Amino acid sequence: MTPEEEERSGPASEPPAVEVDEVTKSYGHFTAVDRLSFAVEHGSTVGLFGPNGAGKTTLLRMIAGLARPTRGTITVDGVRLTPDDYTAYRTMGIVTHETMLYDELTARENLRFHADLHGVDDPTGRCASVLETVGLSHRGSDRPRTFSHGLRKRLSLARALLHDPDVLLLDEPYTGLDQRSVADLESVLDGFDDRTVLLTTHDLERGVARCDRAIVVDHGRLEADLVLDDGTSFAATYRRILGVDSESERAGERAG
Ligand SMILES: Nc1ncnc2c1ncn2[C@@H]1O[C@H](COP(=O)(O)OP(=O)(O)OP(=O)(O)O)[C@@H](O)[C@H]1O
Repeated sequence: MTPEEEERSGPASEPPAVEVDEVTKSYGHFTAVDRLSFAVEHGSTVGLFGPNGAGKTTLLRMIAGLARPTRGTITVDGVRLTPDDYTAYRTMGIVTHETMLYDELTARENLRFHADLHGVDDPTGRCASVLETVGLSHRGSDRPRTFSHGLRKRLSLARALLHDPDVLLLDEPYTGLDQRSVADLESVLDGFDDRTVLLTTHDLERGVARCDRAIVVDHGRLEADLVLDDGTSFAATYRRILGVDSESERAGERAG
C-alpha cells in the first residue's frame, strides 16, 4: 500500500488475536478438521463446542503449534504460525489432556524448566506466583506423579500461565475438577478478562456462562458461530444444529 492509499484507508485495524483460515487436518484419508475459518478478537472468550471427535482438540493443538495443519494458515496477533518461527507461540499458553509435566521433577522444578524455556524474567518469583495462583504453593516440592488428576491439571494451568500469555487455550478445563478447583479456575479466568481465551467444553452451562461466543464444530466443519447472550437458547440451538434430541449433549455425545 502506498502512503497515499494508507492515508485514505485510515489507521490499520488491529489484527485478531487468533485467525484460523481454511485450516484442514488430515490423518491419511480421514479429515479431522475440514477447512475451518474464524477469527477471535482480542479480549474475547470463545467456546468451541461439538460432540466427541468433532475436531476441537485437534484445532486447539494446531493453534498452540503442537500439530501442523495439512492445509490453511493460523495467525496469532497478525503473526503467521510456522514451524521455524516461535515468536507467535510465546504469546500463548495451553492446557490440554497432555499435561506436559515431567514426573521425575518436582512441581516447582517443572515450572522452572518451562520458565527457563520461555526466558521468563525472575523465574523463581514467577514460579512461586503461579503456584500460588493455582493453590499449589504447599505442593511445590512434590512430584506430579503423586498428584491427583485435578492437581495435575492445576499444575498444568500454572505452567500455561508462567509466561503471562495473551492467549490462553484450554481443552476441557473443567473435566476432572472438583467444585473448589472449578471455582478457583473461574477466578483465575476472571482475572484474565483482558486476555483472549479459547476453550473447549462439553459443559454447556459453564461454557455459556464463561464465553461471549460459541463456535460449533461437527465432523471437523464449522456448523455455527453464535454470540452467546442467552444460555437457554444456545442449548436449544446446539441440540438443533447437531440433531441431538436429549440432554446427552452435556456428555458431549450424539443421541441415537
Ligand atoms: N493422531 C491422530 N491420528 C488419527 N486420527 C486422529 C488423531 N488425532 C485425532 N484423530 C481423530 O480426529 C478426530 C477429531 O479428534 P479430536 O480429538 O480433535 O476431537 P474432539 O472434538 O476434541 O473430541 P472430544 O470431545 O472427544 O475430546 C477424531 O475422530 C480422532 O479420532
